[in-house]
Amino acid sequence: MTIKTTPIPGLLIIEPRIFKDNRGCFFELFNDANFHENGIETGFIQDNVSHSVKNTIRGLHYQLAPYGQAKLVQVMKGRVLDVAVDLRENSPTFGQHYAIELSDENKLQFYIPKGFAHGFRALTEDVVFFYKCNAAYNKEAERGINFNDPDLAIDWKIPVGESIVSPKDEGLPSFEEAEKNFFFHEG
Ligand SMILES: Cc1cn([C@H]2C[C@H](O)[C@@H](COP(=O)(O)OP(=O)(O)O[C@H]3O[C@@H](C)C(=O)[C@@H](O)[C@H]3O)O2)c(=O)[nH]c1=O
Repeated sequence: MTIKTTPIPGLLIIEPRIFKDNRGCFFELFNDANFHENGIETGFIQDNVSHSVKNTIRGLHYQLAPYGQAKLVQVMKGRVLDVAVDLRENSPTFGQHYAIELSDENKLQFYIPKGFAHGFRALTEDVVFFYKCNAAYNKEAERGINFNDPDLAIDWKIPVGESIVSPKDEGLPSFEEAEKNFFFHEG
């Protein structure tokens, strides 16, 4: 696999090595040793899958410390615009976000450490999204930031009215409002 850095420290793009032949292709979805060799924290303990209709936006989600989750995210079917927002208060890129297109064609994986909010938009119908987390889901610790917060200025590449969003996500606070509680975030 190839690891590429992004302008936000800790956010990584993982490109698996694809073996193609006349049957199709093969690639390793996750190989713990390769991550450890590159000094990337893993310890994944939960795998999640979501299916989304086109233009669904899920996010922006995170869990409070000590329940923060590093995530390794990828698309098994379709295409998404995936976004991570830096919530690490001591980070030089605090409040900034990075967006990347993930698809079943480019097979890219996005590594999101603890201390980030995460979300994505389904760019195609019936997106199957798969991700690993290194801490369990904790309902009491789950928090979020409104995907449409003008301060974050995330370009979801769709008029807001055309997105499909859960009532929970519609009601999420702005970055500024959520920031009042960021003190419990690990870097
Ligand atoms: C995330 C999660 C949800 N659930 C339940 C709670 C709820 O009843 C139902 C749907 O949950 P949500 O609406 O929060 O699902 P969803 O909006 O897909 O939440 C996910 O969004 C992406 C962007 C992330 O980064 C993930 O960490 C996670 O927060 O599934 C679990 O049982 N385990 C889990 O790990």
